[in-house]
Amino acid sequence: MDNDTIVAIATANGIGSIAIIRLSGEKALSIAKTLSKKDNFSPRYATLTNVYDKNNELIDETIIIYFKNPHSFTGEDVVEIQCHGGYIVAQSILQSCLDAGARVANAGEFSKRAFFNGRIDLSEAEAISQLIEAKSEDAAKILAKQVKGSLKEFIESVRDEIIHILAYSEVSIDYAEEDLPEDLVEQIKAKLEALKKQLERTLQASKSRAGLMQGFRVAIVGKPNVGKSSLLNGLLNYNRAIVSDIAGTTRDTIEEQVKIGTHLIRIVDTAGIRDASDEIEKIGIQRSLEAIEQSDIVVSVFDNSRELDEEDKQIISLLEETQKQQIRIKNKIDLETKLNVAFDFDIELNSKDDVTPLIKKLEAIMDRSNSSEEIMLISQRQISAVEETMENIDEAFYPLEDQELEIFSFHLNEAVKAMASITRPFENDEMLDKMFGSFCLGK
Ligand SMILES: Nc1nc2c(c(=O)[nH]1)N(C=O)[C@@H](CNc1ccc(C(=O)N[C@@H](CCC(=O)O)C(=O)O)cc1)CN2
Ligand SMILES: Nc1nc2c(ncn2[C@@H]2O[C@H](COP(=O)(O)OP(=O)(O)OP(=O)(O)O)[C@@H](O)[C@H]2O)c(=O)[nH]1
Ligand SMILES: [K+]
Ligand SMILES: [Mg+2]
Repeated sequence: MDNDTIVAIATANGIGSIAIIRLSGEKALSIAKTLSKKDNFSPRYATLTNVYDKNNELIDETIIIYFKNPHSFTGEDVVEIQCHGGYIVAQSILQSCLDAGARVANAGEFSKRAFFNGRIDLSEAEAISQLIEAKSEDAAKILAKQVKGSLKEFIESVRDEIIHILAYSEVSIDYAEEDLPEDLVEQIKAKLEALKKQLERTLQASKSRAGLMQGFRVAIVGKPNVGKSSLLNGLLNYNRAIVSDIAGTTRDTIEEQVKIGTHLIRIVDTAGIRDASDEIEKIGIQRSLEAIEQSDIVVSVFDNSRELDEEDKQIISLLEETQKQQIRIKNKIDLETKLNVAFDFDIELNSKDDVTPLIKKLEAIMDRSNSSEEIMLISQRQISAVEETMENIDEAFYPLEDQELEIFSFHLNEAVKAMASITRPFENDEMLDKMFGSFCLGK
């Protein structure tokens, strides 16, 4: 790591009442002094002061807070300059910081420094990064706990348990001529089994809650003219998509974000699925199939005022193949019933009038996916690490049986390494660059 003093605008880009410029590194305090022409700043006091550019022109009246190392977010000297918001002032102050010797921070560089200075571990860093983009209140609650170390504690307890088991075997390798006693082998096996079960539970809970963390995707499908776009408009509460009595009105997929209950979800309205001869419509149908693939919840719509036909049947067989959560809707119930199907509908609607039943159902499905399991892995990186840990535990069983303790130790060591990579990896700069590189600027 270098000794540069880094600077970034930490607040969102756009019009807002205030903005924060954050500096970290050896020169942070001297830069604050230069910009403000003040002799000193008391650590952790908010100081109201003017800030000037290199030509001594007033930029803004600001509040500056100095955090003396190591008592700061990064562990280095940190200065925060709180100025008026908008596009110009914060940029001018940033430029003045550069003129005074700072350089622009890379994405995630503040968090990276906090990590290298031992202020946070990787699981906490990932939680900070995801908290900013949380897609539901439940997700935010889990992440807030992880920012304070809840995942770290779990990972470290698992790691310690493996190390404990490893110690038995290492002692035998180093000091004993004999094999491990049979009852000890059984005890170790039981412990490893229990660990595996616990990790498996964590993995399953994490995967089933992926929608909660990443935001649910909901696809609306059905044959042409059943009222899919009317449904989308109802969910959004404004006329986003064109609705008409012409079959094939929606040609492309339409994607919109909306808040339902405590969840921020993406809804995808698709072109009606049917056997199309029209080339453009064929592409639209392909997109509908993709939308189903990419969704967490599939809402299928059928027209109550028409008899079931071949196109409906095609859709039904398509839905039978998918493993996704589903909601089946009988639409246009204000019209005379002609639809005759074998399966039960989840909801009956008049999508032009009121889609509240669908909103309630979606909310129930999304809330349900928030299992009571406390521990949750929040990135593919963490999931892969746990999977690697489990594989190595698996591979440790046979050599343990056969009293090949060196091979047994090797696999448990690998398991410890994989586990540690979630919080504090032994090596691997490349992985760190990749991880912090995906952070927001200014984080
Ligand atoms: N203005 C501001 N708000 C912010 C942050 C920030 O960096 N600046 N944060 C950034 O993500 C979050 C808060 N997290 C923080 C964590 C530690 C320290 C810190 O300075 N810790 C020192 C001093 C502790 C103390 O004074 O009690 C330490 O732990 O030694 C600051 C912010 C959210 N709000
Ligand atoms: N009576 C009645 N008409 C409806 C209802 N929902 C939709 N419609 C009408 O059905 C027609 C088709 O609605 P759309 O929302 O465009 O249907 P769509 O499934 O998006 O159609 P495509 O995009 O062409 O596949 C329009 O004339 C709507 O006004 C309903 O609940 N009752
Ligand atoms: K239509
Ligand atoms: Mg449509």
